[in-house]
Amino acid sequence: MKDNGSRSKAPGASTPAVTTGDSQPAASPRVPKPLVRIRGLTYRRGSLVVFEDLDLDIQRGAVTAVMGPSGTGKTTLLKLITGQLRPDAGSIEVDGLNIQGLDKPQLFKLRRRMGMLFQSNALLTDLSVFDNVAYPLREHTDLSPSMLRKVVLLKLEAVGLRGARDLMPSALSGGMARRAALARAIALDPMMILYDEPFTGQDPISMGVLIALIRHLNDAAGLTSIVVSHDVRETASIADYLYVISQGRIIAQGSPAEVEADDSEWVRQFMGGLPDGPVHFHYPGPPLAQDLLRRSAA
Ligand SMILES: Nc1ncnc2c1ncn2[C@@H]1O[C@H](COP(=O)(O)OP(=O)(O)OP(=O)(O)O)[C@@H](O)[C@H]1O
Repeated sequence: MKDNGSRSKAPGASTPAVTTGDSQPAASPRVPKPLVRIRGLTYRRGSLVVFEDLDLDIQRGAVTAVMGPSGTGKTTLLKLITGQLRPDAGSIEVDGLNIQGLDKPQLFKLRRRMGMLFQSNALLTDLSVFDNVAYPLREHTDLSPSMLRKVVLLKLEAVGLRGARDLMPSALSGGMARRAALARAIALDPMMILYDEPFTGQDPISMGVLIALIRHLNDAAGLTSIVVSHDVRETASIADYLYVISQGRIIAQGSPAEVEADDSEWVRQFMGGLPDGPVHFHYPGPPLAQDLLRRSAA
């Protein structure tokens, strides 16, 4: 996919800036330092180049959505930001720390400040909702039992599940389980929360609840949120800034309105969910008529 040279704006900048899809506008004193700053990121899986020379910023206090077709590297990006994977080239700074330079204890300390709601974030099935949320607090803090109880109840209140605290995970609906996992993800008061496909498998009502919750938690708790999702419209509705990535590069970025207005064919196909376009519905092959008129059996 060639770069479409889409219009873009420095995330968090107060006035639009015109750049190519590859480059970031020069730092301005009015733009606060991003919480996550990625420069020249290259990451390969064997012979597959997942990212090549990628620059990307996540602004503090914002909800940033990362979108793109399946297999384009969205989950990989989150794993690189959390230090679960190491880049082949380039730098990833989180809150001013270059994560490649951190030793394991430093990395674990930093990770405790990042809440993660990954698709596979299963609740511990033998523990009640309360104990699932209490788990990271028991592991990583010295809170007294009465203080711990208060913190857990406040986290559960924030996701609307205080009344469900004694239920076991098997008694929760899919949406409730996702919210309980979210309460656990915010138990340690992270500076940032990373959502990987948070709406997968949710009915429209649960999805609406989760969407509102992501925005509300971000603003009420002063978080920074990164949301990776295929649900273009819903995610765009709560995002301050969008990145659309494809084949290792950013092909569009900006506010939802700016990306919506991007008239490149690729972005139109992706944002509109069109079955055909630059990303083809048909696997490459000869024309249908030619295939049908062929005499051979195969
Ligand atoms: N453990 C692995 N070993 C080899 N290749 C991998 C591995 N994990 C991911 N990949 C490859 O890296 C690329 C990016 O994968 P990734 O899961 O980050 O994409 P994604 O955009 O999150 O996809 P989806 O939207 O379907 O979840 C894909 O081509 C995938 O096949």
